[in-house]
Amino acid sequence: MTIVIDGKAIAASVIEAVTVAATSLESAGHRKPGLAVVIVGDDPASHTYVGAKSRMAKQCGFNSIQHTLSAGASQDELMALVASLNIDPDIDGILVQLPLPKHLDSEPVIQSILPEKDVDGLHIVNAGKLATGDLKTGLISCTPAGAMILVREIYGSDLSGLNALVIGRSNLFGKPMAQLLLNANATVTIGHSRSRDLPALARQADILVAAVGRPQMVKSDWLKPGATVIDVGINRVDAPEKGEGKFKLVGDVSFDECASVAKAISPVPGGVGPMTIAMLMANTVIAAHRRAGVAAPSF
Ligand SMILES: NC(=O)C1=CN([C@@H]2O[C@H](COP(=O)(O)OP(=O)(O)OC[C@H]3O[C@@H](n4cnc5c(N)ncnc54)[C@H](OP(=O)(O)O)[C@@H]3O)[C@@H](O)[C@H]2O)C=CC1
Ligand SMILES: Nc1nc(=O)c2c([nH]1)NC[C@@H]1CN(c3ccc(C(=O)N[C@@H](CCC(=O)O)C(=O)O)cc3)C=[N+]21
Repeated sequence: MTIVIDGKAIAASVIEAVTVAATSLESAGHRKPGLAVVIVGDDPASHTYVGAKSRMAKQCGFNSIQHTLSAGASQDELMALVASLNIDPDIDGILVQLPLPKHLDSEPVIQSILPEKDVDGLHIVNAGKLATGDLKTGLISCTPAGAMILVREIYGSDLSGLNALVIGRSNLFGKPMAQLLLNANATVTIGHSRSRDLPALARQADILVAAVGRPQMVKSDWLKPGATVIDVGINRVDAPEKGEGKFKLVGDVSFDECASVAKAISPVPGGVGPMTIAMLMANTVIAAHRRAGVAAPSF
């Protein structure tokens, strides 16, 4: 029987632990963890995610603040907002929703966030700590951290002897995911658009992680029988069967055909997505503990 990894349930248990940690911090006389989410422009999908993040932050007992800048906001305006959040004593975590509108450069914005408030784990200090094997004092990018918890459900925390393929090499996901797998002793390959024969690389993989942004790209004949498949892709595709103009979410993996070959597979929706939001809350409560000088929980 194939295991369908229930990201929603696992995320709920992370959220429960985060809520307990936030409550105990507050009852020890510290203020609530504070999360600021910054969004620029009016992309509907981004607003949906940001809304979900703000709601979840409130549910965890955080002080949750959303800053919405207009689509025409300037680089200086955005940098000034981040600078004010950096010195705001009520804010432990800052997340700038990506992608930004085309006229804005995300890199200087991300690098201007204080590393200890960078709950997305994208600052070079946090990326560098992960790359050098320090998983304890920095903040780790939410989606790979969440995907790793799903892998742990299947294999535990030691991946010695297992081959892993990560398809995608972004700073937001592919690179940090590869670092986490490597740190857990997997033998890691990173595939991307210039890789020669991805299906052949995939057939070697005990753990296959797909983060490309191409609907249902990974087919069942790519899989090593018994592999664990983590589908990170979030693709909106038309779903005329649901009515005119309707869409549905699919991953980067052809779920139905792969489910019959894999040992375990994470679905979309209900897999990695809910874990991303849960790990954002986890990073925020960790950052709040560190700022308060209290030993931080781990997840
Ligand atoms: N569930 C969640 O919480 C999250 C989901 N996502 C989803 O994950 C996916 C990837 O996100 P992200 O990493 O930000 O995306 P990017 O667009 O930054 O990166 C995509 C990667 O896929 C590679 N790629 C593109 N086309 C191919 C191809 N035909 N064959 C092999 N590799 C290819 C690119 O290669 P190259 O570098 O050569 O261009 C690149 O490395 C998206 O669907 C996104 O929506 C992202 C973040 C969070
Ligand atoms: N700075 C930054 N950090 C991010 O982490 C970040 C970002 N920008 N920009 C966009 C991507 C995408 N992302 C998702 C988060 C949750 C779901 C999620 O909860 N998905 C649900 C479905 C939600 C729905 O139905 O629309 C699921 O997969 O079950 C998906 C995608 C975070 N991202």
